Amino acid sequence: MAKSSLKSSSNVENAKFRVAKEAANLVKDGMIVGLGSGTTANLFIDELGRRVAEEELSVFGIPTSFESRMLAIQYGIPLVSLDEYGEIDIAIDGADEVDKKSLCLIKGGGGCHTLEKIIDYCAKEFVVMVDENKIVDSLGDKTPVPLEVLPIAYSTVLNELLKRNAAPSIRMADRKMGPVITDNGNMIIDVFIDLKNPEETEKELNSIPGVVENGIFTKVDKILVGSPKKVKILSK
Ligand SMILES: O=C[C@H](O)[C@H](O)[C@H](O)COP(=O)(O)O
Repeated sequence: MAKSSLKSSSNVENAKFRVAKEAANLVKDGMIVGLGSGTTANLFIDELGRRVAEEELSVFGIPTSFESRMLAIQYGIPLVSLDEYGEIDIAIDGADEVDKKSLCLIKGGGGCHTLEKIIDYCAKEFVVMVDENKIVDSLGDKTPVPLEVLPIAYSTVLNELLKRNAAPSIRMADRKMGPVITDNGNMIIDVFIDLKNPEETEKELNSIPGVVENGIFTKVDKILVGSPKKVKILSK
């Protein structure tokens, strides 16, 4: 790896670490906390676990993926389910892209967006952590929107997307033959689609039969943007 890319990847790691630490400090004693998924959320769960162990912080977590559940167990964060606690105090999660103006997001780079949206949207406060490289001028130009799709419907969903002038592709697995299968047993279709009106497209994509959930997130309360030296807060 060239020297400059080594430096920039360590800057990104520093920014993620800083933002995850700041997010963990938003959690107060007694809170029910939605635990996001992804590499930034993993750092947050790690830091929250440290606070639980060292500061005797008393919280209950609700994980958004198999991975966040495993990490929370490893770090000693007690877990509860949505059945027991339908009201979450705060949900803290990462994102793949953040639109500078609307603060809408694309999530689901790790295929976890369905459970994330259920949990993030029902929290009293939904906080997102990103490093500054994820802030974009035009949402969805570089990152496709992931759709979680029932396996039986993948071909009809592909056809519906093509009718909408979108560019869909099935997400294929790296170390397994065939498609990526989500924690819920479904497939992922990644689609480049016009995102001039993210709220409308979020609803429109979910109206296609067989689509379980899409990775456009339009209801966000606060975004913590990390750079190696500081954290900036964006809110509507
Ligand atoms: O499915 C994955 C999630 O939506 C992640 O929150 C998102 O992909 C960001 O992950 P990372 O913090 O690893 O960039």
